[in-house]
Amino acid sequence: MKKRDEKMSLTESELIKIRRQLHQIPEIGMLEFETQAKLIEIIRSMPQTYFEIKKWKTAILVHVHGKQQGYTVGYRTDIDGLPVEEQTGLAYASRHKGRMHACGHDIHMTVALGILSYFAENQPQVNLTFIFQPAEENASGGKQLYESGILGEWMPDEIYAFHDNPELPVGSIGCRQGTLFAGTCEIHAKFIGKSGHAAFPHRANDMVVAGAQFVNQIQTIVSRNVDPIQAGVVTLGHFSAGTIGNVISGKAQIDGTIRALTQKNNVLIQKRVRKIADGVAESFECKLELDLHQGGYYPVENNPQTTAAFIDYMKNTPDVDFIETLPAMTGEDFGFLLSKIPGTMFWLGVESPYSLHSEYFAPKEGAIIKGVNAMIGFLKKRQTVVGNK
Ligand SMILES: CC(=O)N[C@@H](CCC[C@H](N)C(=O)O)C(=O)O
Repeated sequence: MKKRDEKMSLTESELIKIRRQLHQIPEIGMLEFETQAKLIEIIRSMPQTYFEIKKWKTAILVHVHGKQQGYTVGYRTDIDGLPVEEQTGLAYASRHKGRMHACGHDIHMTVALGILSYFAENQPQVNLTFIFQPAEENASGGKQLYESGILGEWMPDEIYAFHDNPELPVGSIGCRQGTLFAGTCEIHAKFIGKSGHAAFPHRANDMVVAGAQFVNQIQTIVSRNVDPIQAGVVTLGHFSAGTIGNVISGKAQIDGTIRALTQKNNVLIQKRVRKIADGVAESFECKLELDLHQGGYYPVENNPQTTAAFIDYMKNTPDVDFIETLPAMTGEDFGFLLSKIPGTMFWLGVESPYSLHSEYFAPKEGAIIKGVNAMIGFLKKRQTVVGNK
């Protein structure tokens, strides 16, 4: 790696070593205890002249005191893994059975540590708050952390975060004005009828048939209710009912997710899902337990000012390959933080033939140093602007 004029504590090879250590210990959201301990160990190994640390549940906050007070720039990484059994065959594959960093949060954490290590050595102009946030995948960790009040005096005035992107070239930065990611909402539907013998359907209340109606009718929402110029997704990824062919099932459990690029459309789709589920329950004379859970997964809406500054920097920096991207139907609870604090989310290209959440997902590690350098450069430039406000 090229030597900088200023001091930089973590080198590219150290960062890759850290990423591999984090990759081996993926944990489900709100249970990231080993990850938190590892992160604390690495953060404590940096010079602590300028920063303070706070813990909240499995989260870590690091506040770097700037040369001048009065403005704080935030940087957020998520730290949780997924319930996926890794199949990459990598020497440093997950040591936690049935758990994997299949969404690349190990890369996110490592880039955050790289940026922090630089500002631990080189005091920033304005304050920086680094947020190592739990449960991006499952429990709106960002929303929970924000609502806990733990940020207190360290509350950022503006905030940045990225997600890795296997479809973009390694180290490239993708971003756009407006909506980057969809708002999501989890669907959990349980239809409860009456089980019975396959030969006597009239004495039972078959929930395979009721559930199948729900699955089919749901398909009309995007085609019939959402404005075709806009976009929406309703995916039901899980349907379980029954045990064997000659027993009528008295229960069907169906789970899925809603995706829309505006909150208005997300709410519209939620209303239609509820109406259809109620209608199926009514017509099949069965019970329905329906949970539509959005949590903090609002659309990720980039702020016009911070995003203009971000895109301008990335476009005009020779070392950065900047790509203007389209919105994506992935979700992120950073959408919640962006609904409270102006800021920008972007993609970091990690070039992998396998998608996010795949058991074969293997991001290219060359992206780490590119992400670290791009963000250090941007934050240094940004501080000269916001420091003069
Ligand atoms: C980046 C990414 O893959 N995020 C997840 C967020 C999940 C939100 C929530 N649990 C849901 O399923 O609605 C995604 O699946 O897009």
